[in-house]
Amino acid sequence: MTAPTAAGAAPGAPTATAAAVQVTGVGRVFPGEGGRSVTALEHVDLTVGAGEFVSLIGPSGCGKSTLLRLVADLDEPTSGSIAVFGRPAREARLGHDYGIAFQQAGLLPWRTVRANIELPLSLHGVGRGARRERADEMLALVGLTDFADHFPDQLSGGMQQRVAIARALAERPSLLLMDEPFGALDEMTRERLQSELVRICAETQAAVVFVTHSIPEAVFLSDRVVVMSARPGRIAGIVDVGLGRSGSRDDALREDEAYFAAVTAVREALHGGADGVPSRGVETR
Ligand SMILES: Nc1ncnc2c1ncn2[C@@H]1O[C@H](COP(=O)(O)OP(=O)(O)OP(=O)(O)O)[C@@H](O)[C@H]1O
Repeated sequence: MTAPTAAGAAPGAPTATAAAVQVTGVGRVFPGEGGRSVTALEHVDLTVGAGEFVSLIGPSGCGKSTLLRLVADLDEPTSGSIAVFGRPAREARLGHDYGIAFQQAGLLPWRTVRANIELPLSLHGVGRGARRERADEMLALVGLTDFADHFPDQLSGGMQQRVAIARALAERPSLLLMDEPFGALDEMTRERLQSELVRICAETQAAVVFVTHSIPEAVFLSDRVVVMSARPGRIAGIVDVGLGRSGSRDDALREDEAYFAAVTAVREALHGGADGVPSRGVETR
């Protein structure tokens, strides 16, 4: 899928001027046992610009996944509204404006790795040759060329997650929604995929909303890091990472003083100060 353009856009189609994601006054209350409800999100306002990389970080249970699911139209807010490229989340989902890679890889067990990656392309009428070519590129990108004809249950959890990432990226979506996609990977693979992700995003101009528990990961990847507070989830602060466009970043950045300074800024925003006590569910290494 290409970046949205205003020229010749069909009515209701995404426009170049609209933010990738606009969250306005969103709340989500889940009904709980014995009539006790759970307020997962409260008064959340967030704008993600076209092409911007934004991470969500915060203590376990603060509503990061809930917010991502609302943007993906996998759930509905109790209050407020969500627009994706200027149109309601439902329309954006039906218009395939975004790719998703969530914690559970969500692969179809009866399809091979290659067929899983090709699935969104075939659903959108991409021809066989072009599908194959793109799947080959994606397989190489995630280091699974030799596993193209395997089935998901023949792969490790980390490998399955890499297939899910390849599938989400196959269409070069204008928006990627990612919920801890690298959480199950070993550190070396994780860093390699982080670098690949920033490169791909620069290449495709995709905006990304990325949920993670890792402060360094959030800093390496993001233009801005959104820090959420413990339940009910609210935005406690937003750190402008200030390390240049995320697409121009490479591994040398991980040794850079500006990078360490940004990691410290996010850590302090998470703890509401420099007391250095990690919140539950947040990795500081
Ligand atoms: N379908 C649901 N029904 C009831 N409660 C829910 C549901 N989904 C989420 N919650 C509750 O909403 C709160 C936020 O959950 P969510 O999964 O969004 O948090 P999170 O920040 O992504 O957590 P983690 O970092 O542990 O993955 C939690 O208290 C959770 O129990």
